[in-house]
Amino acid sequence: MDIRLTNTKTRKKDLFTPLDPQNVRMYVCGPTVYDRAHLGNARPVIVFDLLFRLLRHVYGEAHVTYVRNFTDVDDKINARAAESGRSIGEITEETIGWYLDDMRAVGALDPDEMPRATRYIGEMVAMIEGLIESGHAYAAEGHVLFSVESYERYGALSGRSVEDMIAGARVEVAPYKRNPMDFVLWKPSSEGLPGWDSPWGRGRPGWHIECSAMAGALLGESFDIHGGGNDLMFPHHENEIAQSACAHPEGEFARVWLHNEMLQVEGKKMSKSLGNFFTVRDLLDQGVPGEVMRFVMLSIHYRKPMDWTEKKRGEAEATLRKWRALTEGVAPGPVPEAVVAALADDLNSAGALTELHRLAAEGDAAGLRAGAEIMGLLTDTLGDWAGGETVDLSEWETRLATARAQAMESKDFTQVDRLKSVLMAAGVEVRMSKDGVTLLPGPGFDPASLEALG
Ligand SMILES: Nc1ncnc2c1ncn2[C@@H]1O[C@H](COP(=O)(O)OP(=O)(O)OP(=O)(O)O)[C@@H](O)[C@H]1O
Ligand SMILES: [Zn+2]
Repeated sequence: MDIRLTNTKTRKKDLFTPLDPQNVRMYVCGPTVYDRAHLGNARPVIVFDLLFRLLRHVYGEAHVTYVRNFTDVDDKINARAAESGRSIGEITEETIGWYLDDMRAVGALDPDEMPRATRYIGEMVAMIEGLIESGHAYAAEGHVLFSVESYERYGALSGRSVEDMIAGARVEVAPYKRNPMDFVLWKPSSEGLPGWDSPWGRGRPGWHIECSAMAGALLGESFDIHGGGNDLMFPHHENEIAQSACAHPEGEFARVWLHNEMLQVEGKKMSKSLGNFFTVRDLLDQGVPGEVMRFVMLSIHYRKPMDWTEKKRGEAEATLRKWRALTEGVAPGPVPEAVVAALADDLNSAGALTELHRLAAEGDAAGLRAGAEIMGLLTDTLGDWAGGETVDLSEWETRLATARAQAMESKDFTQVDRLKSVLMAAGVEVRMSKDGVTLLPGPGFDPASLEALG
């Protein structure tokens, strides 16, 4: 099965050919851990989990290595610790636990490696020393800065000139910088802030070098895929490339760059700084199953901006209820080719869901189950969400079938019509054929109202 992916670096949908099909390697930028993940943060997790599942399907589970880091040293974490009076370790530990719980709740498999930046300080220091030696970085006033002029291809990923980037970004001007675009590899830590001894005094790493060092340590100088949200393209990913390319001139760093578009709220990126966010945990607490969040995310292509709406939630929930009812107790068959083909076409998850709808309409429960599972839907780990709310419709089926049999005799269909309208009002799809009566939870199915009717 050929996989095609839109590579930000080439701006084309390219055929994906791994460096080593025995070990396909992917790195995705993970969270800075000081707060609950908002729904926007779940988007890259779900998108790259889908790619992880597709790669495992195509190359074999043992032949894919997925690394997603935790940034556990950052000024935002320090600020949170200072304002809450809690220790940094306590905050990062707690946030990592929340993150894993919430991402598992939306059906994401754990990556193979989840490195924490603070455990790779040695690798970062070594990389920075090498960059200074080769003339790509310089130390000044306890800081070490990367010299963007030393790397000719700086800006190539986002296709912008250094001038454009300066104009578009909030560049911190500092007396110790030779060029305002130069960025920090290492900075001094004052008393009370996390710090490590280094050739430049006690300090801590800049954010960008963390990913370069962890990706290099775990995946090597050249690997296959690097992912993240498109908000990270500049400066974070440009800087990762500059550092890694200069530190390892023989390597390619990441060959394919994938960027997911943003989850938006009224046209703006959902973000902590804008305050226009709700967390995955908020939704879970409101009774929105993680699987429903996942379904909504997958209903839009990852390169398109999207919104979370109540309407999408309702439709996703109704579809999943229907599919869960259809596939209950059914073992998955072979994964339908059409589903894999849609996913292999630049992760066309919306197309894959259309295929699942088709399988459901055809009554191919084993195919539906297998196709859904490769997308991380209808899996057993996500199975309890319908929990207390599932209603056994078989009793209603019997009642309706009995009423119909009597009506055939008496030619009085009042009771049948009454039952039908009650069921339809509760959002149940009623199918009556000569072979019998089938009831399925339809869009807007409300089990509570049905129960109330007894
Ligand atoms: N609204 C969003 N939609 C999709 N992805 C997002 C959104 N906001 C952040 N991300 C992604 O979430 C991941 C974690 O990023 P990070 O922890 O830096 O969040 P963040 O950017 O600090 O969030 P915020 O912008 O709200 O402060 C990154 O891959 C980032 O691209
Ligand atoms: Zn990164």
